[in-house]
Amino acid sequence: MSPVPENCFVPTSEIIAVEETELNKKQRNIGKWQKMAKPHAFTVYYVKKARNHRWRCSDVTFWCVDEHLCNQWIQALKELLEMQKSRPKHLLVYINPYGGKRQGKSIYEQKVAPLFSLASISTDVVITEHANHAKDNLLEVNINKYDGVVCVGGDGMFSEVMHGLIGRIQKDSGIDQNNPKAPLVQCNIRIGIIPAGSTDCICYSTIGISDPVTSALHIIVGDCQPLDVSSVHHNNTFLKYSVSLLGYGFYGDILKDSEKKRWMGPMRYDYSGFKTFLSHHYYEGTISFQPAKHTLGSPRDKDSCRTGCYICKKSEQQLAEQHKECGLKHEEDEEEWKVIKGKFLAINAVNMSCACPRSPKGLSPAAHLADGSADLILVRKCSRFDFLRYLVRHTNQDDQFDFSFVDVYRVKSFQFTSKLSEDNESNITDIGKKRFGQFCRDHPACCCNIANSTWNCDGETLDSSAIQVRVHCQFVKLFARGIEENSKDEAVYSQSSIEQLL
Ligand SMILES: CCCCCCCCCCCCC/C=C/[C@@H](O)[C@H](COP(=O)(O)O)NC(=O)CCCCC
Ligand SMILES: Nc1ncnc2c1ncn2[C@@H]1O[C@H](COP(=O)(O)OP(=O)(O)O)[C@@H](O)[C@H]1O
Ligand SMILES: [Ca+2]
Repeated sequence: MSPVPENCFVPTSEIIAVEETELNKKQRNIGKWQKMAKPHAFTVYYVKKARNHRWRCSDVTFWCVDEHLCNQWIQALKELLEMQKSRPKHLLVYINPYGGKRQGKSIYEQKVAPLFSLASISTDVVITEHANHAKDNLLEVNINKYDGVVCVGGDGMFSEVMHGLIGRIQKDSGIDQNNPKAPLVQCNIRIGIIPAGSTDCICYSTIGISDPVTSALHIIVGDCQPLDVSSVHHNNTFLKYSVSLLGYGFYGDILKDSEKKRWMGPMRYDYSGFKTFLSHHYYEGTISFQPAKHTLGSPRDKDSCRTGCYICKKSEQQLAEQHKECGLKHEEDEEEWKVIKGKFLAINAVNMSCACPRSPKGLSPAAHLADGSADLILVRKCSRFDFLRYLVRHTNQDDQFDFSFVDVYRVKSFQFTSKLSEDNESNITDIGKKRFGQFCRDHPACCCNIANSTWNCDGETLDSSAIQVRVHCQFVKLFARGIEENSKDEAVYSQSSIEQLL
């Protein structure tokens, strides 16, 4: 048995497939194999880790003269693969053909489907025909026959699939999602994201790159990354779940404007971003929150959440203990609320860093994927120039929280009410306020906007500006492993490497 000359160490957990190789005449007539009557061979397809968290499918072919020995190797390696119990065998795939640059279908067919087939994963594929197609379909399909659900699209498409799955599970368990304090049932079926959208922040923040082949390989090897999910309510009405950004003011206004420019594709965000930046609107309101005392980290930490994160593991243990001790009891009501009134350019609540190609470190670089908390970032009224300085820091190494007009808190729940809705509630008959609600009567030239902004919830707008939000620790699971530290160097060492077998 003779491997290719170059050394190659591969953990069995990162072998994609093993196949007998048919050698053609040309191959048989090279090198020393020329002298052998009939060489036999098998090929091992494996994950090759490249720079910047990019994964590729590579292969190595092993040749041998003894057919029996060759078959034994194939058999042994296939048995090892069978032992990888976390790998999916049957997947349900939803493709949004209109997401991002409208390449979802070709990305799936050309880059992902061949890999799934190589890894013997069978699929049922649905190409969506309208918004909410995937969500509605998930409410009726037999999900038990699948080992996971894959969405091909952007954050909006992921959000749709997640809502379908969570909604389905709550419905099957008789849980009323409209009750903000309802003990929700966790979603254990994993979701895979093949990035083909405009921002792809959820994929980027959980894998470290927005790349369809890398994501497909994380699905094939059966990775599992829990994610915190925020539930958003208006009084006793359920509005949405959020995993990445819940943003009011700047990001809400960008989204609202950009929806009208969908034809521009991902560029719509640059156009609307620039426009919204120039408009420089701020919004008055009251934000109340409960600090996340259970989690070990802080939003100003220098270290980021990485694969096997200690802080997320601690939260997982706490969650398990909570479930053991008091079932699904809630202690949140008794804990202190901090109240902040003010004029804000942006209010951003993020359950993860929200890193994406536009901002590789994200809105909150030290936020954790699965610690049961969100980072609440309050950007108060400031000059346009200061706001620009703040934005630019999302793209370089400088600390974006080191400004007098920016505050950041790690929270487990929060509420927001705009001044406009407070005023309307307290004085509903004040006709003047209602009639001139769109303008600032005192300062016509200033940028204050008495109208409400909208919430941007993972790329979907919310109808209500007054919301109540609660973070649910590790509520859904992804086919991901978090961002690997120095992934390229670490990849080569493992107890269970093929090299040991050879
Ligand atoms: C002078 C240069 C300043 C650049 C600042 C850039 C900061 C970018 C931070 C982006 C955070 C993104 C958070 C994620 C939001 C997505 O959920 C949402 C929907 O995504 P998709 O469905 O894939 O379209 N995307 C947005 O809301 C767009 C934000 C655009 C920011 C310019
Ligand atoms: N076939 C379809 N036609 C129109 N909209 C769709 C379709 N399938 C999904 N959608 C909706 O498109 C929205 C945006 O999708 P997404 O894949 O996130 O693209 P983008 O990143 O460009 O916003 C999602 O909210 C989803 O509900
Ligand atoms: Ca979190």
